[in-house]
Amino acid sequence: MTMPPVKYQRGDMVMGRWPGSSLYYEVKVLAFDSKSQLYTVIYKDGTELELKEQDIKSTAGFQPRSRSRSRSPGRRRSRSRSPARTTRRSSSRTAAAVAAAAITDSAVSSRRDTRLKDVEVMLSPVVTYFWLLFLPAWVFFLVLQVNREDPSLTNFPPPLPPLEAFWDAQALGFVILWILFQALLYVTPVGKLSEGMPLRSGERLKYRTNGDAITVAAAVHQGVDLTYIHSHFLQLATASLLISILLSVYLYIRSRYAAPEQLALGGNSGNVVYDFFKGHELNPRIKNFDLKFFCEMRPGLIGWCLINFAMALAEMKQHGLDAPSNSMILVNLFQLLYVVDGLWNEEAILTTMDLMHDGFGFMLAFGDLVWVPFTYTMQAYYLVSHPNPLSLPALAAIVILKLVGFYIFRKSNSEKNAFRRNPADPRLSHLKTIPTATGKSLLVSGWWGVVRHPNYLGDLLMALAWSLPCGFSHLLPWYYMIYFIILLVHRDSRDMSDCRRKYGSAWDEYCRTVRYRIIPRVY
Ligand SMILES: NC(=O)C1=CN([C@@H]2O[C@H](COP(=O)(O)OP(=O)(O)OC[C@H]3O[C@@H](n4cnc5c(N)ncnc54)[C@H](OP(=O)(O)O)[C@@H]3O)[C@@H](O)[C@H]2O)C=CC1
Ligand SMILES: CC(C)=CCC[C@@H](C)[C@H]1CC=C2C3=C(CC[C@@]21C)[C@@]1(C)CC[C@H](O)C(C)(C)[C@@H]1CC3
Repeated sequence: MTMPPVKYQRGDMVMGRWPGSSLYYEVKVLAFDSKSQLYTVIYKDGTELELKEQDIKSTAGFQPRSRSRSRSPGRRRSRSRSPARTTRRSSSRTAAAVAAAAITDSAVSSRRDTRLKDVEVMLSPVVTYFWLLFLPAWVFFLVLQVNREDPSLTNFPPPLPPLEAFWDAQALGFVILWILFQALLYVTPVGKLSEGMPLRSGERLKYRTNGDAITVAAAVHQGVDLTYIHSHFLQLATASLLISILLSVYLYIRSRYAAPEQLALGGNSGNVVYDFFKGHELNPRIKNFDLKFFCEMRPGLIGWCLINFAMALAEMKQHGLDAPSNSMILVNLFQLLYVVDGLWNEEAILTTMDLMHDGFGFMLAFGDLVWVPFTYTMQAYYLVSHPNPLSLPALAAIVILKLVGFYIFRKSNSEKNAFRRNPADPRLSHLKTIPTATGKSLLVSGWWGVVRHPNYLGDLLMALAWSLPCGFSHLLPWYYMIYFIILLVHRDSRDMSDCRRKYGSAWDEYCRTVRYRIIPRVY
């Protein structure tokens, strides 16, 4: 069989489509691989990609659509309908970097998929089994340990209660009711419709963002003895775990039938356990009901506040108090502020990594329905049986810390969200930006010029303010702080490799200008 002639030759200057967009940039052909039928091309900013022939046009025959007024690609909008079939080439990257990068790449190619599969399968078996078992076990460990008179880690392990103690059908009923109640509120046609960020297919999904604090008030229904939540915490955690497992099984099965453009790039290794854990469908929806958005923003997040409130009532009951302790009030108010802010700015979540890139599988379902409500409430749970009175200066210092953290968190998140939604927003015109070859720009002054993740800095300061009211007698109430440092450092490095891959030399320039990742002059 004769091979078709190679259309473009080494050294040719042609127009290459940028992955995931309909924008073409001038590129130089470096090589052609007859096996994969891919051209290796280099963009002017030094980014090397592999493109299919259909994503290349000759400069002579190329008809620019309408020329953008601005020369900066950052002011242009990508309006892609179908993803470009491309692969980023990176000979110098290590296997680990390729793995991290590959899992959330926004460009697809058969060759890249093969590489992704190899990496996923390599990482999957042992590590995934470990996380699948460890994460639920850790939740139960925390719940059992924190309830002990002496919850210090030297007093490890907590006695294992009989298996029946984990199960209560009524608790399962309450969890189901709670989720249904939240679902009902979610489908209530109140609140504005927001558009998510463009998907690989170019489509923008609509989300109803009616984050209403009334939900919390409604749930905290008068006359209901909420201390049930404290006394049945273990059983409620088991019930939520069961629901998250069932949900993940459903998500795994439906992802096998989903159209390719609805899939995230991870969670497709062929290893059932890994894919079940990681999740493959990006935004699974039942009609307009977005399962990922709902789970991330509603039952667990609002449940977190409900549980905290129940802990305050349990503290009053246990110690015969007329009002909760100062420490308990601080923990409740601080975390309530965090959740209400999250709900209030619900649409900001549409530009976060989880919503934009990650598939919805066990990791997120469990994270949303079990991890958040049953481990983020550790401080309040701890305070019920381990009171820690606060002096007025200590209280004032903690409040100031929380407010500073909140200010940094909110301002930086809002700045990025506003910029991503409308880069031409006149309120942001004073900010310096770096254009990138993708058409998006990077903020290089304002909050995002201080460190590369100012939002993480604010979040960490707030986490510190949540643990301080519990004092220093035990490590357990500091668990969230420790976990959060690990989570954010990991997310930062994952985001770094994603952005380096997406933005090439523009990202390197950003990193040279903004040298620190999270804490100025420290990290
Ligand atoms: N309480 C909790 O358990 C958790 C809280 N969080 C919080 O959620 C929030 C969202 O976090 P997360 O999704 O991890 O990350 P970010 O909201 O920081 O999103 C990172 C993305 O922002 C964009 N970006 C990065 N730098 C710039 C820049 N200079 N200019 C413009 N855009 C830039 C890039 O996306 P692109 O360029 O593609 O738009 C990048 O991928 C944070 O406040 C975090 O603290 C997160 C995890 C857990
Ligand atoms: C170990 C394990 C199972 C990890 C799963 C991680 C998830 C618990 C978190 C991933 C990103 C999250 C975010 C929030 C909650 C925790 C998870 C789901 C968030 C909704 C909390 C409220 C904030 O205001 C937020 C909206 C910025 C935030 C978004 C990310």
